Amino acid sequence: MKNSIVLIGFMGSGKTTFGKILSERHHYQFMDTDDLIMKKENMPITEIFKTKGEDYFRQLETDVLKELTHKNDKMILSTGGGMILKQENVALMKSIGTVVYLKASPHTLANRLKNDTTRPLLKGKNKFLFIKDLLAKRKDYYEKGADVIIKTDEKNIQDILKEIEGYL
Ligand SMILES: Nc1ncnc2c1ncn2[C@@H]1O[C@H](COP(=O)(O)OP(=O)(O)O)[C@@H](O)[C@H]1O
Ligand SMILES: O=C(O)C1=C[C@@H](OP(=O)(O)O)[C@@H](O)[C@H](O)C1
Ligand SMILES: [Mg+2]
Repeated sequence: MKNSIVLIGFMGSGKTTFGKILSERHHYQFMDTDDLIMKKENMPITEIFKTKGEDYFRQLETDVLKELTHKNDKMILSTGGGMILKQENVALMKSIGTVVYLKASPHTLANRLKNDTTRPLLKGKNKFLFIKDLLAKRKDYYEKGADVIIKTDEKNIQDILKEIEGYL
């Protein structure tokens, strides 16, 4: 029996990248909550934050997650980095599949996101310090929300893929 996987983790942990690769490789449906939100609102995430605010975005996250719980197909679901902040979302994610936390250090994350302009929370900040602070605040949410934790620092992409595949 195929198992759905829900990827959680901080911005830059690889949720979208690995979700796409795995779904293609294993013929699973691929869903990304940020993509679903952008389609719903017909604008990029940065624009939603700017014009409607973060609270509005967080409500959309819960809305799209609820809609996904009604799907019967097995899927790989990549979530936004803040999805774990609401207990309600964690329960919804667990009802969809095995929740896999892609863990990475602030140093690794800042390096991966050094040229990124698509994450509104990082805009105009010292990326390393901001990530270090926000990750410290969110650490327990990720660890408590996860069924499985996969460390991604100093591992190559193929090894990370293999580890996630162990839970399909
Ligand atoms: N394990 C990894 N090794 C190298 N680069 C990575 C890794 N995971 C993610 N990246 C890179 O980091 C950036 C952000 O990845 P992304 O999948 O969008 O993260 P998320 O969806 O978790 O925010 C992308 O450029 C991606 O190629
Ligand atoms: O961590 C967060 O609060 C966010 C993470 C982003 O998704 P990624 O984790 O895919 O970058 C996106 O949902 C939004 O910019 C907010
Ligand atoms: Mg993503």
